[in-house]
Amino acid sequence: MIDRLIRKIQEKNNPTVVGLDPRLSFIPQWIKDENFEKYGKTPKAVAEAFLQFNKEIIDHIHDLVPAVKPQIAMYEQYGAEGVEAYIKTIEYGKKKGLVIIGDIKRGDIASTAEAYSKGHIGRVDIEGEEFEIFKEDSITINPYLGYDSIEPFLEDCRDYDKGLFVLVKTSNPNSGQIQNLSIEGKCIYEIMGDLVSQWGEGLKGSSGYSRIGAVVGATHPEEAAKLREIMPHTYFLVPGYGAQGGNAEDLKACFNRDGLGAIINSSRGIIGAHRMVENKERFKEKEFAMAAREAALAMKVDLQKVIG
Ligand SMILES: O=c1ccn([C@@H]2O[C@H](COP(=O)(O)O)[C@@H](O)[C@H]2O)c(=O)[nH]1
Repeated sequence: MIDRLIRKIQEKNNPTVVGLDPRLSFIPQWIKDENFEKYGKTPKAVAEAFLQFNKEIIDHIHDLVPAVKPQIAMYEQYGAEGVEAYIKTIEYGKKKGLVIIGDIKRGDIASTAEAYSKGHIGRVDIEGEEFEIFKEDSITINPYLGYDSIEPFLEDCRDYDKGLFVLVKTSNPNSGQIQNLSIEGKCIYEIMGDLVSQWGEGLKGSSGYSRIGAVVGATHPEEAAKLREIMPHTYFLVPGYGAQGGNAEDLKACFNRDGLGAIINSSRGIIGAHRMVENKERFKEKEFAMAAREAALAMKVDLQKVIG
């Protein structure tokens, strides 16, 4: 998976992942009206509207970016129909050649982690018949239960050539409350960086990067620089650019000298571009996906400043 992601990044000359975090307030009125008319003001209508919205965004960005990152929470809140829209979004993105990073942030004891892993990146077995359920290429996981909670995911990564991005230093303002606590001279995020690096050691692709990546927030460039040193063979998934205030300068530390090593996420900054004050006059509601394309292009140009 990691080699395929890198190949796509190089093909598109763009280390961007577009976050598919739809919210009702982002959905143009005509899409909402169409679906409310068919299904009433119900979770089914919202799920269908999300899918329609995502498909149009994907149609407008798939030639520009290597990957999309659907955020499962946005879909799950609408129950079974929301989850169905999440799965159908993944299927559509794959059909368009995109790498799918499912932002699911799972973490539990081993026996439960095994079920999460089988459902998302492995296979479920029904009396001898195997099924692939969610079909992401890679997922995010929360490592703070320790190695036994990670092991089932590592096995499926090995068996099915999938990937993980493990939370190491998150982008939120209070991430330091726990992640920057120091133990015997090392911060928790550094200790976690070491562990993730070790867990990924046996799972390197031909690129030399491991299938086991790390989530490192764009909003904490000093910590990112330390982690880059600790984890030279680990790919970073970097949220926090754009809507959370991270900028191109902050991202420098996330990349290796080879210009690889990081894929930068923007969700609201791209899929919500049509709602930005400066764009409201320039794009009609019908043109929301064109606004997203323009934002993705601007991000690509911005990132070139960092990786050259
Ligand atoms: O540390 C983290 C880990 C995950 N996220 C997720 O990334 C996107 C960010 O969305 P923006 O609209 O670009 O801010 C969202 O899905 C978060 O849950 C993160 O922000 N920070």
